[in-house]
Amino acid sequence: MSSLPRNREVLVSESDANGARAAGEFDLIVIGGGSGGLAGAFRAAEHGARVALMEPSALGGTCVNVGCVPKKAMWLAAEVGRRLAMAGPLGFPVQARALDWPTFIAHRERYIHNIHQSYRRRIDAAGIVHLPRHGRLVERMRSGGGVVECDDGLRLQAQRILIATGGHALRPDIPGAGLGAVSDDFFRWTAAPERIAVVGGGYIAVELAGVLQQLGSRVEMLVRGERLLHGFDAAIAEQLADDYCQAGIRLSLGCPVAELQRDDDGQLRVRDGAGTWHGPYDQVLFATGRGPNTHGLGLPEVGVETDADGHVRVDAGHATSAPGIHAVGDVTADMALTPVAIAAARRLMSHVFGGAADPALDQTNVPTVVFSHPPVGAVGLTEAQARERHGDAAVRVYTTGFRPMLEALTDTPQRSLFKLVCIGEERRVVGLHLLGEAADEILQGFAVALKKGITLQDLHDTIAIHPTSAEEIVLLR
Ligand SMILES: Cc1cc2nc3c(=O)[nH]c(=O)nc-3n(C[C@H](O)[C@H](O)[C@H](O)COP(=O)(O)OP(=O)(O)OC[C@H]3O[C@@H](n4cnc5c(N)ncnc54)[C@H](O)[C@@H]3O)c2cc1C
Ligand SMILES: NC(=O)c1ccc[n+]([C@@H]2O[C@H](COP(=O)([O-])OP(=O)(O)OC[C@H]3O[C@@H](n4cnc5c(N)ncnc54)[C@H](O)[C@@H]3O)[C@@H](O)[C@H]2O)c1
Repeated sequence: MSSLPRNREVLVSESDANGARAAGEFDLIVIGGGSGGLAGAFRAAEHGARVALMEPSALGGTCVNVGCVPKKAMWLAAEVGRRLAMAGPLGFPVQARALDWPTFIAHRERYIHNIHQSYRRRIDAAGIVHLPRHGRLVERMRSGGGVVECDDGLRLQAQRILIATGGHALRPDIPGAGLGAVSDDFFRWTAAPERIAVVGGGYIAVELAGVLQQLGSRVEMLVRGERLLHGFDAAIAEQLADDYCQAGIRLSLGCPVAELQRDDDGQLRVRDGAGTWHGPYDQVLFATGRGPNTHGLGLPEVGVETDADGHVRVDAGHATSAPGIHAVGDVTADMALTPVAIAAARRLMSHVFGGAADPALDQTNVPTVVFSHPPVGAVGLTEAQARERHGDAAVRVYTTGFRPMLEALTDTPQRSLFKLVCIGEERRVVGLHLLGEAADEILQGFAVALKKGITLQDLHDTIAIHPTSAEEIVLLR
């Protein structure tokens, strides 16, 4: 793309990488080549749309480069380490050693490189024009859509624009916050810090604290609230907190951070809201939420409204307040999950360019997994949500706690906790909450069943697969 003309108020020159598309308007401009943007671009191109995609950084966005993919790779490494430690007691003549990060990182980065290459091939095959540039909305067109300007002055126009610029990590507004790291930095580390404080109690804090602890760091979690994983079932979060403490993580709940300082010897300390100093640490990692990437996008100029948190406001069909301008993914207030961004983008593009009837995405009963050690899986209502929505009398809860076979064989204390939430006389399943070995893989199939409205009797009518952890769900009573 280096042959693109600079500072021209044109669309794309004949010399662009997909020359067949010549100069002229596009049908769709996608701003952001992450999970949502790429899915939207591919689906629109499948329907014959002429698509331009602006992405100045690595293709795949957060998920592929500094999110799901490298995180899952680290989680898998930590799980292999856990199993190595179990192999000795089982009789294998192996000794668990510390992970050699550079070797592992080479594998992780090769995996990511292959994803980039696959995206490049697919972009070329689909005839999508990829511009490695930042985009900014500069003009709205009366017919819908508008004009997008690249950071080098190049202007493109289309009747449809998809904003898919994702989000970024937020740091608390406290003195010394700049001394701490965020998840993007974590993926650049080449060794485990010896002592680390992880600030936060949500997805990223729980996942990265777990990985680091398994890989040999001494981890302290400084959690502002009174529990981990707000929004997940309380019993599961409590059991996970116990597991983390048992594994050696120091958990400080009800501990808001007020200040960070670096000592003369280079070590970091954290002052909490009550004035107590914690540390010293080699690293402090903030996992304190994410905010949308809307800065400098030109949203006010073209009449795209945002909410109080800065997310692009969209309706159920992902239309913004400006005709022909749409948004999906983390830049909106949708659940910040890759499959949600992808599903929203595909559905929208099938509607806009493929004639599909309804662009609205059903965002109820979205299954989700936290890659903790052991993992947490959840779909549907928590017990508290079910009681609030349906009343105590209607709610029945079925719970089982057990030690998976491998843990029992190796005398490892880690237990599993599975919880089913049902409502009404027919015991319709409205929530499933799993903590334990393989919860991440078990959940998907049960999420389909829950979405289809199954009852407890349907579970009982299904023959169990023995011996597995999953069978515990169909045997719950
Ligand atoms: C550490 C971490 C772990 C995660 N793990 C999981 C997980 O296991 N499972 C899961 O489902 N989700 C996970 N997520 C969330 C998931 O990564 C996001 O929900 C998903 O990436 C959102 O996709 P998106 O397309 O909205 O944005 P992104 O993937 O962030 O893509 C946005 C893209 O837009 C580009 N961009 C920004 N501004 C501009 C501009 N002006 N012009 C052009 N391009 C621009 C950016 O460079 C970026 O590439 C994780 C997130 C993090 C941070
Ligand atoms: N496995 C997955 O699917 C996965 C993994 C990682 C991230 N994600 C997505 O990314 C999103 C962002 O993750 P996250 O962990 O950053 O956000 P989060 O909303 O899950 O958790 C943020 C945490 O930071 C705390 N916090 C916020 N401000 C604070 C402050 N000033 N001081 C101290 N604590 C503060 C909150 O109380 C909360 O515990 C998630 O909501 C999720 O949608 C998904």
